[in-house]
Amino acid sequence: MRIGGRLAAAIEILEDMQTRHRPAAESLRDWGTSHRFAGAGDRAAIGNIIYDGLRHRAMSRWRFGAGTARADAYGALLSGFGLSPDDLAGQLDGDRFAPEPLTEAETERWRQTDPSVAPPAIRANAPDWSEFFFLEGFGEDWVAEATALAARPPVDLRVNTLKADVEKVARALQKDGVQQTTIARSGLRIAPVTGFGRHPNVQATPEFQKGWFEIQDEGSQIVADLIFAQPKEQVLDFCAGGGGKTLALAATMDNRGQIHAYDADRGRLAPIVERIKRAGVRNVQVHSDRTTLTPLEAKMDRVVVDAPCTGSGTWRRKPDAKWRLTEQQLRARQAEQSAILDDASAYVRPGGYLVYITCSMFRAENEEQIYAFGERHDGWDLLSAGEVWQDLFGFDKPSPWSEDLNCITLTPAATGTDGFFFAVMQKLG
Ligand SMILES: C[S@@+](CC[C@H](N)C(=O)[O-])C[C@H]1O[C@@H](n2cnc3c(N)ncnc32)[C@H](O)[C@@H]1O
Repeated sequence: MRIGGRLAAAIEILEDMQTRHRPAAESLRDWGTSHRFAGAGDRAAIGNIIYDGLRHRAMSRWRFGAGTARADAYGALLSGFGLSPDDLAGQLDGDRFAPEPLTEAETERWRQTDPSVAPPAIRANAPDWSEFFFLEGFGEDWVAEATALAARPPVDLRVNTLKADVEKVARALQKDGVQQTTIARSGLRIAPVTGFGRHPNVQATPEFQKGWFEIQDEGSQIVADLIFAQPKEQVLDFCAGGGGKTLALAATMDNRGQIHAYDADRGRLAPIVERIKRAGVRNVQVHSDRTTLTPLEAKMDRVVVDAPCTGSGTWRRKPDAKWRLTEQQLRARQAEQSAILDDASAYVRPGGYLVYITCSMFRAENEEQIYAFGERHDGWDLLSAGEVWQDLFGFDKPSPWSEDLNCITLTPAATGTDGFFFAVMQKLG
């Protein structure tokens, strides 16, 4: 397919998403099923237009003065791919599969609008309602922080130190352009692609099949490291999901001690069994029934709450989620988070630790949850995650946001990772 056919397909899929309120991956998959002639390269290229269209949606729609899929898709090629209107017109010329070309009025409007004078939420490519929540955490830096969430993400790998080391995996994947991550100690990174580029499918490699590495954002690797779980400890991963943090913890604990992996949703927990096997993990016990946790009450050295959240820290990877999210959903997540923190705290032994993690960049889901927990419960000390950071990663690496060295927030702009929040409290006793 040439660029015109790819652009037309992207517009069709973006329209489907808009009218049927569907996630990008679902609309893209259905389009692939009904257009079997399109190869993997074409589907990836169409995906790039769609995802860039969603990343830059607010600015594209503002510049074209139209809330349409066409504005999103053309905006992707002009902002995300960096083509000029003339370049683009030249590439579409004579392509019978191309959509209607930009009119003179559209091209003129695009040229005349100055992105630097757009309202803050437009420059940030963020929903209007989110401005208040970003401002609470980042003050006048909020536009820069939200703008970094509209960039293309890298692919990060966590080397599974139970089976391999960084050098070994880096050698095996040399042709895929892996580089050591800046902060995470066992991480490798494949840089974001440009234009119609496609990341290599590293999950199809024999090294992945052998369990030498996992796909895991560098921020997720860092927070798993900050949990500071020690060999021989008893750890409860209370929101284990598919086990991303669980597997990282097993590696830092060197397969010793015991990790109890629980999630309220059996479906989300299901893949963990296969992943544990592939990674050579031997110290994880999976719990899909909360009642089996009763004997663990007040016994755990560490309890990890990787809480359900808005996921605003992952908007680089899931830009459709950014436009689906509402303030009401954020409020619903907050209620769940405080209930889960209360429930999970019951498993911490006196002197043990309660760790709270989100992949949100909103203070309302982060510091505010920690301070509210402190108001509801006596006998807990908020510890300095910033000091643990300095011990683990030193002083010469990019630093996370922190008001007082206690709670810390990683962000694409500050640490080059997805957005993650991390805090740890100790139960007195
Ligand atoms: C951010 S995800 C966890 C991701 C996972 N820890 C990882 O690293 O891959 C949050 C998880 O919390 C789970 N969850 C939601 N409500 C819960 C509850 N009341 N108790 C335990 N888990 C819950 C969800 O099913 C979801 O899998």
